[in-house]
Amino acid sequence: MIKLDAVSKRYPGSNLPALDNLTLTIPEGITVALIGPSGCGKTTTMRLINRLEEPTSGAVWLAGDNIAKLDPVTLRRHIGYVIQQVGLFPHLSVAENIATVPRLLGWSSARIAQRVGELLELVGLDADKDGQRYPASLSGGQRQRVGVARALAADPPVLLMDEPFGAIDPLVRGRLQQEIRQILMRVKKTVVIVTHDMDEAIKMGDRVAIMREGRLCQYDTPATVLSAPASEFVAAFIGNDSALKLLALTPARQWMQPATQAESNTRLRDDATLKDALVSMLDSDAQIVTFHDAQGVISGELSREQLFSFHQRLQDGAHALS
Ligand SMILES: Nc1ncnc2c1ncn2[C@@H]1O[C@H](COP(=O)(O)OP(=O)(O)OP(=O)(O)O)[C@@H](O)[C@H]1O
Repeated sequence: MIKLDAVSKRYPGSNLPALDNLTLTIPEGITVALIGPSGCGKTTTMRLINRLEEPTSGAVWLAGDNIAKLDPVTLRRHIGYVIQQVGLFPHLSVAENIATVPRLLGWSSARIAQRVGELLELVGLDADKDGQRYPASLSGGQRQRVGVARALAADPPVLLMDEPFGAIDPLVRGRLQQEIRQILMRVKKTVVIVTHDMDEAIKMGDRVAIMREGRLCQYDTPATVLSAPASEFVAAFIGNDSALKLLALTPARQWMQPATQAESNTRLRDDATLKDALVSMLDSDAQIVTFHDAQGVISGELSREQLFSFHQRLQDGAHALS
């Protein structure tokens, strides 16, 4: 667990505090997305957790320890850090980049080689071929995968990600976010991710922390933030398509009904979201979408009417679909 306890941060020469009495508790094993307008203190919050900055007042706790009492270098070895421009060493191969921290920790070559292989596979790269490549020959998305693998190398309990997808082509970004999210859920790390993008925050975060001028405006699950924004500011920040965003967060499996007909023209896997269902119904002008499992067995259906009624309820703010 990470706890920021009444933390304020004032940079020398600045009139306003970057953080103003911020208290935030991040339970173990979840991902929290920090979001808010430029200058609201997201990066400062993150840099306080790995002691790249020190609080002016208040304290940061990590697994029950006040981090001010820990050696910063040892602390950082327990915290993986992924940044926008990745910061891979250009003269080292992908495998050598990933091996940086294990090498510093004095692991044996055999253990390092095994770990590098596991991590390349985990992030969807080829252990033999891609391990030997150099950063300059990789795409932005591949570089970011290597950045994540490197941050996870020594299996740190905490991962900090500062706008990790900011430099990625928008076409690649959606898939990469989804894949990294799956990986983070699998490895069960405590993750703090800074982003400017509300879609990214709700896709990646188990909880979303919305900040403004160094303070916390709301700290909730994505579904609650979308369905019950705590203030006008949060509502404005989310934008006017919160109902659609909520549909995108909601698994169809949760709402589908027993199938009344053997088949419809519109079929989807039952791990689709309600937004997928809506899009495919509108695309094919269908009244019903049928869901099937991985084996192709029909598992349920949703009618256009049912879907629109959920959508309406969300738009009215009557319900969170969680
Ligand atoms: N090293 C520094 N010296 C002085 N002021 C700083 C320093 N770093 C940040 N600040 C100021 O502190 C405030 C918070 O900055 P921070 O980078 O934490 O915000 P942010 O929400 O991450 O912004 P962005 O989204 O633009 O990256 C801003 O007003 C910024 O100008």
